[in-house]
Amino acid sequence: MEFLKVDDVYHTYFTKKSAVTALSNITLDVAEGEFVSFLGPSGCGKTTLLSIIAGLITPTSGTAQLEGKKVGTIDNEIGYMLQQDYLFPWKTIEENILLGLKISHNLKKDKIDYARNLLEQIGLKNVDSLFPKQLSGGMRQRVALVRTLATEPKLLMLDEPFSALDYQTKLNLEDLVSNTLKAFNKTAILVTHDIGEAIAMSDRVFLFSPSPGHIHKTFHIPKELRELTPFQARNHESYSTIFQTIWKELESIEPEEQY
Ligand SMILES: Nc1ncnc2c1ncn2[C@@H]1O[C@H](COP(=O)(O)OP(=O)(O)OP(=O)(O)O)[C@@H](O)[C@H]1O
Repeated sequence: MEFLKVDDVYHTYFTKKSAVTALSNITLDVAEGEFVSFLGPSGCGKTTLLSIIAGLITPTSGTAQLEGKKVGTIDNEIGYMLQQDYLFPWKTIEENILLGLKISHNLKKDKIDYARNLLEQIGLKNVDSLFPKQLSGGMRQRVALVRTLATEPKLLMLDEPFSALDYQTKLNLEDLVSNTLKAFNKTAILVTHDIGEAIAMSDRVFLFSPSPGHIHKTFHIPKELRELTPFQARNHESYSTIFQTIWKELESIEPEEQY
C-alpha cells in the first residue's frame, strides 16, 4: 500500500460567473520517508493540490488517501512549514514550540521532552524563554520546524519555506531540514519555484504546467545526488545536467505563463 496516493484528481473552482479548472488528471503516489517537490509556474495548481492532500478541500472528482484512508480523517496527519514562520510574538519560544501539542491536548511529559530535545538538536540552546523578535529569520524558521515536528505529523508540507531568507541562511536551512527529516524518516512535499532547491532536496520532482494544472513531467533525482546533503548536491557534477534538463522543460511550458 502506498503511503500517499492521489488518484485521478480533477478540481474546478466555480464562481457565479465562471468555472476555472485548476487541476486535471492528477495521479501520483509518495512513499513513506520520501521527499518530493512540486515545481512549476504560478497558477498551475500546486496550492490547490496541497489543499486537497491536506483534506482542506474536496476535489471535484478523484481521491486522495494517506495510509489507505481518505485524507482529513486521521489524527496528526499534516504538519506545515510556510514562507512566514507564524510564530506568536507575545509567546516565548518554548510556548511557541508547544502550541501544537497544547491545541491538540497532547501536552504530556514525553511529548514536551521530545520538543525540547528537538530544539537542542536543531542547534537552538538557551532560547526557550526568549521571544521570536530576539531571534534571526533563520533561527525563527528553525523554531517553526520544531513546532511542526513536535506533533509528529505523518506528512510535512513545506510551502516555499526558505523563500524569504537570504541565500546563505537558505542553503544552511536546506541542509538542516533535509538532515532532520531524514533522521526522523519523515515524508515531505516541498512547493518551490527554485529548480535548484527542488533538485538538491528531493527524491523526485513533479513539474506542473498550467491551463489546466497537470503533471507535465516527473524527474527522478539520481542516487548520487540523493545520498548527499542539499549543499553538497548543488556542487556535484550531475546537478547541472539535471538542472539544464528541468530548465529546458520549464521553458517549453507556455512562455507567457512564466514567472
Ligand atoms: N478560490 C479560488 N477560486 C477560483 N479560482 C481559484 C481559486 N484558487 C485558485 N484558483 C485558480 O486555480 C488555478 C490554480 O491556482 P493555485 O493557487 O492552485 O496555483 P499555484 O500553482 O499554487 O500558484 P502559485 O505558484 O502562484 O501559488 C489558478 O488559475 C487560480 O486562479
